[in-house]
Formats: sequence, C-alpha cells, structure tokens
Amino acid sequence: MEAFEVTGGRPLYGTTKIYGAKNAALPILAATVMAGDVCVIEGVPRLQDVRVMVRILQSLGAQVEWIDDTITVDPRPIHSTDVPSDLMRQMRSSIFLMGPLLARFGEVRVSRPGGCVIGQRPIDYHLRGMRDLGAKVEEAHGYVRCTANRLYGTHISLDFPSVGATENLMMAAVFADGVTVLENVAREPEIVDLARFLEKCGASIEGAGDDSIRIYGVHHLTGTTHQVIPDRIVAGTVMIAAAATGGDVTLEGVIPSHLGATITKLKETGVQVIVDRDIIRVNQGASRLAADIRTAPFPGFPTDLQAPAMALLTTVSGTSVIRESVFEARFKHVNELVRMGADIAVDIQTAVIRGVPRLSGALVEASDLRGGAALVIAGLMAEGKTRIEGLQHIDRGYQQLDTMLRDLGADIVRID
Ligand SMILES: CC(=O)N[C@H]1[C@@H](OP(=O)(O)OP(=O)(O)OC[C@H]2O[C@@H](n3ccc(=O)[nH]c3=O)[C@H](O)[C@@H]2O)O[C@H](CO)[C@@H](O)[C@@H]1O
Ligand SMILES: C=C(OP(=O)(O)O)C(=O)O
Repeated sequence: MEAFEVTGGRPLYGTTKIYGAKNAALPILAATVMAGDVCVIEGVPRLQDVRVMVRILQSLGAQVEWIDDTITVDPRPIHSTDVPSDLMRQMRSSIFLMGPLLARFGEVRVSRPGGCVIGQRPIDYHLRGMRDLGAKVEEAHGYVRCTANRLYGTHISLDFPSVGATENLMMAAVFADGVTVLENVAREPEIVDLARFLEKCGASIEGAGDDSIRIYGVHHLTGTTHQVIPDRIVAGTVMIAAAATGGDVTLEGVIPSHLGATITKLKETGVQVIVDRDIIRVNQGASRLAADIRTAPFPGFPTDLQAPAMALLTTVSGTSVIRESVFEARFKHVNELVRMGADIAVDIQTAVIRGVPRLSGALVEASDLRGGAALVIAGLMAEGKTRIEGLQHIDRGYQQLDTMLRDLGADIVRID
C-alpha cells in the first residue's frame, strides 16, 4: 500500500505553475461525445479520474489519444450508450455521460456514480431535469435508463445550485427543440468553461456563470480545440499549504477571480496575499488569526477547500468555526487531525477548532480527496513524521502532489 511520509516543519518556498482543473476537464471530455468531429482538449491534468473518463470514452467506441496534457477525442465511432458500471462506480463525474449520450443518441444507460463519500450525493436533480426535458427515465437493478425520441426545451428550477446537475442538464439541452431555461443553477467557473467549450462547438448558451442559463437548441456540434481553465482548488490547496507552513509561494497561471473567497479568508488569518494578473503570491504575515468559514456554492468559500482550511486553522491563536453547508458528511478528516493533536469538536455540520500550539506527526488515513490534502498540509505543519495512507483518494484529484510540494521545499516522499 502506498503512503506519503512527511517530515514537518519546513516552510514552502518558491514558484509553482497550476495545471488544468479536474472538475472542468471531466465534464468537457464527457461533452465531446456530442461533437460531430474531433475535439482537442488541452491542459488536462494527469489524474486517476481522467484515466477513468478516457476508459469510459473508449468503451463507448470513441478514439482517444492522450499525449502530455492534451487529449484528442474522435467521438464519431461511438456505438454504445451503455456506460460500464465498474467505471461508473469509480468517480462522480461518470454521471456527466448521461446528458451528452441522451442528447446525441436518444438513449443512455448508467449505474449510480461513485466519487468522494462526503454525503449521500443523490442524482435526483439530474433525473428530474432529464424527465422535464422529455426523457423517459427508468430505474431498475441499480441502473438508470433514459430514452427520448426528442428532448424539448423547458423551464427547470433546481432546488439547490448543484454543479453536476447544472452541467448535465446544460449538455442535455444543447440538442433540445426550442429554448431551455435553467434556474437557480450553480455559477462555478467550471460551468462557464464547459459552456465556452460547447459554444466553440456551435452550441448556443447564454448566462453561464449567472444563476439562470438559457440554451437555444441546435442540431449539430462541430469539433474544436479547447484549453481547460486552471485548477482553482489545487491553487487554493497550495496557497493554504504555503500559509500553514509560514512560507512564501508564488503561483503562476491562475485566475485570481476564481479564488476570491479563498483569498479573503487567508487574509483574515493574517496571511499576505498579493495578486498580479495570473499570479498569486502567498506570504505568511506576522499574525496567525482564527477565522470563521461557511462553505457555499461559488462565489462562496468552496467546500473543496474546507478540509485544507481546517488544517491551517488547527494552530492559529483563538477559536475558529467552520460550517459545511454543501455536503452533510464532509468532516471525515477531523478524527485524523485530532490524532495529530488538533482540538476540534463537531456538531452535525459545524466544526469548532480551538487553536493548539502545534500538531505532532502520526499515522493517518485519507478517506476522501480533499480530506487527504488536509492531512498532507497537517503533516507539513507537524512536529516529526506523518504517514498518510489512502493515497488513491488524493491521486484522484492532485497530479503528483508529493513532487509539487517537494519542488517547493517540503520533505515528503511516496513510499510503498
Ligand atoms: C466533479 C465535480 O465537479 N465535483 C464537484 C461538484 O460535485 P457535485 O456536482 O456532485 O456536487 P453538487 O453541486 O451536485 O452537490 C451539492 C449538493 O447538492 C446535493 N444534490 C446534488 C445533485 C442532486 O441531484 N441532488 C442533490 O441533492 C448534493 O448531495 C450536495 O449536498 O460540486 C461540488 C460542490 O461544489 C464539489 O465539491 C465537487 O468537487
Ligand atoms: C468531491 C470532489 O470530487 P468528486 O465530485 O469527483 O467526488 C472534489 O473534487 O473535491
């Protein structure tokens, strides 16, 4: 079993370039199945989830070539609309095949998707939306089958601005007859990136990035070339790691407006953050103050940075409160942080963190992606050695996190 071994106490210093976003690349790769010609997707991170998406596309019949950070998909030979259930189970993003396959072929068969276990994560908004667009949705034996001769534009209002449902329904509506209006939708930058990709292929979409999106149905998409946006969650993780170790790190190739809430919270803890075009520099200031965080859909503080932020707050002076308002069970890292000496009390979706002078290295286990990143940050902060197991979770979303941190001066090795 692979593990990270981290010896804490070394501030991170230097410059790092942020690669493309997993949560943008995955829906865009799924959307290529709707294109009538070859699509070239650039800036794709080398991650386990992307490998799974490539295998799904290949299993459907697409020709896929992956060289460095560029994936070329020829969707024309696709002949299957049945997504293999062993691949469905490996990540949440497998659900993104539902909208595009239904839109192009009028049918799709999927099983329930996997992904981080951070709550129940139902797919009811996706299914209800497909029904509203005119699809017949049948669920049996753990599979969902959607069929439709045609999809029809309609008004859909989400109960909660779900990122995945917004993306899936936006894709499904691209070939629907007439106009589809999606309301109370998510506004995450990854949704805007997906809309930009679809528009380059010939889709007609207005309002992505706002809470209401209009999709004017078209009959055909072409191929295109598209560069995926930088990963704001990886950027935020590195910023928090720099602050937590009292270092001085410059991030290149970022979009600072995607990180507004993260920058604000870091500044509240006394960290100096300097923004200059596509560069962010994080420099640990003199004070390390407590902060209260409430996660929320974009532009609020991202739930994906809740766990890394909690690691940072374990050793600031004073008491911090984190309220996780997006997922009902996203505190699995708490017990592991406590194992390292943190003082954290959880009441349902609220965590109260009382700052302690220092963490101490321990054997801990990641049970989800961002919780795993939090344990790595805690290891960098702690006295002595920390061994982090459960790397399969971390590798789903961070491209060689150990190498990236080692290049910034961290003492971290991957051991078998
Ligand atoms: C691949 C990807 O992009 N993953 C991101 C995406 O996940 P994902 O798209 O799964 O997250 P959602 O925005 O859909 O989930 C938000 C909330 O809505 C609920 N919900 C969602 C759909 C549904 O049909 N019914 C329902 O009740 C969820 O259980 C959750 O409580 O957005 C999350 C919220 O920013 C991020 O943490 C994930 O990193
Ligand atoms: C929760 C995440 O991923 P997924 O939705 O793929 O499980 C994440 O990226 O933090």
